[in-house]
Amino acid sequence: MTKKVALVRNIIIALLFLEIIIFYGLYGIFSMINMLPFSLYVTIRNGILIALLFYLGYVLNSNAVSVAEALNEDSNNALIFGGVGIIQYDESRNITWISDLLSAMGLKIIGLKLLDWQPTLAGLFESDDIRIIDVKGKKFECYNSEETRMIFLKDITQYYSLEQDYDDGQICMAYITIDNFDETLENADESKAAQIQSTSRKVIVDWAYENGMIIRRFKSGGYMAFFNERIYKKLVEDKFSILDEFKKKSMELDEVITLSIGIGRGTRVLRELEENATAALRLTYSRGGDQVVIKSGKDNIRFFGGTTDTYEKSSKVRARVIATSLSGVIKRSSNVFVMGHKFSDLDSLGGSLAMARLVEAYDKKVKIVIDFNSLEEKTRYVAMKMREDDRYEDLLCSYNEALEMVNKDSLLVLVDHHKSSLSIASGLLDVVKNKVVIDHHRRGEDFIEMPILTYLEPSASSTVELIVELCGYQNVDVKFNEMDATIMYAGMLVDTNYFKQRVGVRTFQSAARLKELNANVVQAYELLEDSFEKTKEILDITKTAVRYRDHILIAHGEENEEHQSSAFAKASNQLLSVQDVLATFTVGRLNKNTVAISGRSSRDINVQMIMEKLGGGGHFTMAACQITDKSIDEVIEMLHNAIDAYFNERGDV
Ligand SMILES: Nc1ncnc2c1ncn2[C@@H]1O[C@H](COP(=O)(O)O[C@H]2[C@@H](O)[C@H](n3cnc4c(N)ncnc43)O[C@@H]2COP(=O)(O)O)[C@@H](O)[C@H]1O
Ligand SMILES: [Mn+2]
Repeated sequence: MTKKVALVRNIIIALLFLEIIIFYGLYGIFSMINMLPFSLYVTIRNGILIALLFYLGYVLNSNAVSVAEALNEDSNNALIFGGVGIIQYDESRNITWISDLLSAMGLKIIGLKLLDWQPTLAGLFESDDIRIIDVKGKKFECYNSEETRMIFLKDITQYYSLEQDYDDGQICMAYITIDNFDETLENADESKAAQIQSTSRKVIVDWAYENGMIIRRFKSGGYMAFFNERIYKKLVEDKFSILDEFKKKSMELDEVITLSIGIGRGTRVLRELEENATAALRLTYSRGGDQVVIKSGKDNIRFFGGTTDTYEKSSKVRARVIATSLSGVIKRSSNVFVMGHKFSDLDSLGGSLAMARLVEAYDKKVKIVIDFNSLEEKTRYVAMKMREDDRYEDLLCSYNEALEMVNKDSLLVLVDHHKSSLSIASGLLDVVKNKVVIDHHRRGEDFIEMPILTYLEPSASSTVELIVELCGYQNVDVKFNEMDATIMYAGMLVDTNYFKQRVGVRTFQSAARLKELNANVVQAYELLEDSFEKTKEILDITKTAVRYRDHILIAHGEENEEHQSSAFAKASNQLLSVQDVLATFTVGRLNKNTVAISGRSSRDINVQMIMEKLGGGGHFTMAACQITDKSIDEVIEMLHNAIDAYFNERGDV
């Protein structure tokens, strides 16, 4: 019974009572003896009416009877034939009646609470129109009529399994390539090379056959595979254990080869499938390989693996090719702007300086775009020194000054980042058509639009390392003064945590080159020294460190204290030298609205993947994120969840 009907009923009952009272009142007050029969008559009549009204309410309330009665045999048969069941419930959502279709299935649910029987139906009382539930192995689509307190259930078992079959039959495509394959073969003798080729091929092909895929080799160390969604789901369930299996075999061979797999799915257009697989494979490479990337549509990307850091490639061919293309691009440009990332650190500034000197070697006008309000503390000190020094006169410029110098042939070189949101002046990206990206970060989902040249080398320690190497492949002499070389050296120190992390042969080759160019190493270390106050600030943070899981330390700043992000980076760096610790995280407030996390790790834990779960990024062993409008405690909670999710995905609970 609706509330309105109940209200009307109650008013009528009240009026009927009032009438009885009035009659007895007249009889009592005026002692009108002849009013007695009338009063008795009104009492009996109104008593009957009130009883009738209560009964009507009961009937309306328990319209179970009326539904059951309303359904004659024909309509009941029609409902059964159409696979439609009905459940009726009362005000407290207790099941009061079920239709024949459901009774025939042997359901004994009358008297049960609807949501105890099927908790997922709760959605029907919130915002959902339709819910699909399982009842005794059948699938039912449910619709709720709250007005009549009835749930209508439509048997969609057949349709559902057809739909499932259709979805499971959709085609997926994968490119599977072996990282570091050619370089490994080049350095192996004939018999070892044969062993590497046959073992790697066997692992991949066996895996494909075991999973029912079609596989074909299309180049040395490169395969193409086709399979359906059913197989894809199995591979996801198995978390692509092929990555670990392959690594195990590679270790037995005493080699460092891993797999990169790009999967395209989610479309019936074969060309799009191939495009998705290609884009996914490219993303795998730029994130350092040893992982599976799945691209299902425009935005839908999933990652698996990535549990080893990028191996340094022994071939420098790519660097030479990029160096040549870069010189061509510079020569064709009228003038060049070099721009690092917001809150520039010494790698960003050092990399910008290196690139500016490379451009000058081609007698082209060059400017480093800088924002003095967006510099890390040490970098700010260095930038101020540069501003006062004649050798840097005319080299630095602001965003507004740059805008005045832009023309159609200008070139913009982005260093140490590839996301427009991280650029010192993202507005410049809109006005300069020709862009080059030189970065050592793993590629994230965001990437600036259509650069004419991209050099993304996640295996490099720093941007400085990359550009020093590129300078070595130019046909012209790139000149650096002592201060340039010292700033660049300091940039390498920052990004390698003083040559403790992410270092390879090429890192030391670039560092040695800077020494040849008269980098003042002692001064570079001094540039990074902290004041006593700063040291205490970082110590205050590190002393809050607590263990999380077995080998992780988490430290944090105070809620009411703001710090620079480098303070969190330094705290995490320091904690990483604690025995048995494989990863460290420092959480603290950057400003009123933003809490940041700096993560550091040895090669065993991928902090980039953990930070990506919180909207950040970085590298395997060095990553960070920024979260707005949360307290430090809330962010620590989010960090715990992200770490747990990372280990769950690795199957390491
Ligand atoms: N939101 C993000 N998305 C993607 N990637 C991100 C995001 N936020 C940060 N990152 C990248 O993560 C790594 C680690 O960043 P970090 O802040 O923990 O460390 C950088 C600097 O804060 C730190 N640093 C700067 N100056 C000093 C110094 N004087 N001493 C010690 N440490 C310092 O060094 C890190 C420099 O990293 P770089 O930008 O790669 O050169 C980082 O890659 C972020 O880009
Ligand atoms: Mn860097």
